[in-house]
Amino acid sequence: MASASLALSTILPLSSSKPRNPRKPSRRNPRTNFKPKSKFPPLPPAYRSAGGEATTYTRLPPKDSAFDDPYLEIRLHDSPPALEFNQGRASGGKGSDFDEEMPEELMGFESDDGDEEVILSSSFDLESEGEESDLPSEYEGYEDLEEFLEKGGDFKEKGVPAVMRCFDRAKIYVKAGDGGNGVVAFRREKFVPYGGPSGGDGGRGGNVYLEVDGSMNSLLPFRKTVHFRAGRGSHGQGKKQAGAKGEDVVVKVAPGTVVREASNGDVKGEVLLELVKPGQRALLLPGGRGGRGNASFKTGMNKVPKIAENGEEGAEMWLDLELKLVADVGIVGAPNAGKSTLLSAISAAQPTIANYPFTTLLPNLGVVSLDFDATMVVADLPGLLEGAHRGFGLGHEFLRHTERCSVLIHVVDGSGQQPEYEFDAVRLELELFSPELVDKPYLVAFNKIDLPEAYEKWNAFKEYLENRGIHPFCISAMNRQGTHEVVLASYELLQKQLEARREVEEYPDLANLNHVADTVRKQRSVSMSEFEIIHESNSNTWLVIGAGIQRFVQMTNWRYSESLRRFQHALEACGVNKSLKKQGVKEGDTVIVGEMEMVWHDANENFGPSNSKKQAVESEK
Ligand SMILES: Nc1nc2c(ncn2[C@@H]2O[C@H](COP(=O)(O)OP(=O)(O)OP(=O)(O)O)[C@@H](O)[C@H]2O)c(=O)[nH]1
Ligand SMILES: [Mg+2]
Repeated sequence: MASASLALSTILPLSSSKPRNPRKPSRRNPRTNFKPKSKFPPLPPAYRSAGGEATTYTRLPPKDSAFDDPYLEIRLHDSPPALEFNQGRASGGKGSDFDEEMPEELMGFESDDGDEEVILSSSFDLESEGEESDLPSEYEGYEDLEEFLEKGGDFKEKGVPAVMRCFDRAKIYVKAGDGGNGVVAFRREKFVPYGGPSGGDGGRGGNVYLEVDGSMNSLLPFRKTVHFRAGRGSHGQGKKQAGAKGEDVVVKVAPGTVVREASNGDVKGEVLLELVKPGQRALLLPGGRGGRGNASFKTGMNKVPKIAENGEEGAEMWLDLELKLVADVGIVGAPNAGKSTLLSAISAAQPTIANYPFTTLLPNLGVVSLDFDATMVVADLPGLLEGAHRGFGLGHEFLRHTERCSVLIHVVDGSGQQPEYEFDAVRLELELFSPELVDKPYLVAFNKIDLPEAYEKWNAFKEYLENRGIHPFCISAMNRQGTHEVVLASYELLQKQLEARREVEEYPDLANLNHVADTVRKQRSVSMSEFEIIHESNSNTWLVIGAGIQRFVQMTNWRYSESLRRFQHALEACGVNKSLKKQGVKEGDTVIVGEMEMVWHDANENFGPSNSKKQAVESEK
């Protein structure tokens, strides 16, 4: 005997139950280029280089103070002047013929004040005493950049060209298709009286798949398309015809894509999948189940059911995609060191090579063949500046591509001012990015040995490294001198690494690619009797939270009067009414289940006297 009932008052979508938009951009991003006021005089002629001459853009501290503590901030005030390009023009350094050499991507960087400007170096003085701070207005109130960073200063990701930002990261929205609705229909045929219920079930919603497309090498396509929705199932029809299945959606990603749940604020989401091999396909979200038509509700007790279900809503989520290139060997080094030249010398790849820093904005891949069956994939990465971990230059975000590399080739510009310091600064940046990177086997290639200024520095450099147990190679990438030795040595290192990895099985295959879909299914099949009740005493509202019961509400088609009865029955059967009464629900209180808002009525006169009201009052006391 029912002693209480919930009367339907309104059906409203609850704004509070809607997930927050996870795309809301995080305001805290420490990878920004500061815009220093140009207080340096133009570069002396010694720094202006042309043709094949090399330039060092790494600003280095006095040796002793800087490297005692690897995390010590590198002081920049002893540095030579900054290179600053204003409106595509070099205000120091290279002279006006620079604009002709600038690639399109470098033009038109957005700067904080909207001018077109790119800052290629970070040489502003944070330490200058007695001088006014050079920090831009956003950083007012902070002593210096360091304090600003510590207090979680607010950076905008500017200065990094969009193409670079979008190349290896993307945020996408995926939604599985909703199931089609079931229908109420009855068979009407001549000579067949009382034909019985014949409403068909709705079709299943389309699934969302992720598939590795071997021909893709970046996540750039996601710049244009962010939302991926699978089709909804068709509704059922009369004559017991079930609806058609919704169309699946297949999201193609590049090999090496790591899929995470979208980040929540600063916290990175959990890694869901690592998609490495071309052709791999993962079922990410299963489509919603089709609603049942009235034919499915026929029972011995109810032979003419006038009830049908809505289709189940398809699951939805935001994903963070991150591309980590799948290369065996990564070439790292300061800007303009000759990394791309080396790649072009050892492989058939044709990366852009030019005598200015940051020619390479996106990593290039090349295949190096030593023999018929001995090949390795080599990645040439953008140049790395000291201070990159704070966003100087292009930042060091792209270094994640080296995480999957087994071996690194560190190219040092031999014609630079201080190759040893350049070497140390880049190593430090690698370490700051990830200590694991520093542990990777690497070899050092001292480049541009064909230039006299490099040749002069070779012996000192060699000695400096040999004292630390490193045996550098000297090469001229441009003339292909010594490059073969570098290839052979890196191949040897690679083989050793691969063997070691085979033993340890460092990268276990994520065997079940469909585990996300399995989890979604599991969550959805939760029993209706697993729920939680939350009481908001100030508004006399009771929230009933439980995946099973919320799904039941969502699939209930309130157009049919029998639905309400079935729902009341379900609430009683799974113990919601009982728990509510136990917790002291009162006449007129609001009860919310999923998107349904109802008013509680203590007793129904038709069902005879009830003591529930008394109980409620007592419990309130
Ligand atoms: N003389 C000489 N010049 C070289 C050599 N290797 C590279 N260069 C020159 O150095 C300049 C920079 O070469 P890139 O290969 O673009 O340097 P990179 O390290 O890829 O530079 P970014 O991509 O900007 O970081 C170009 O003008 C090359 O011609 C070399 O062995 N000898
Ligand atoms: Mg390059």
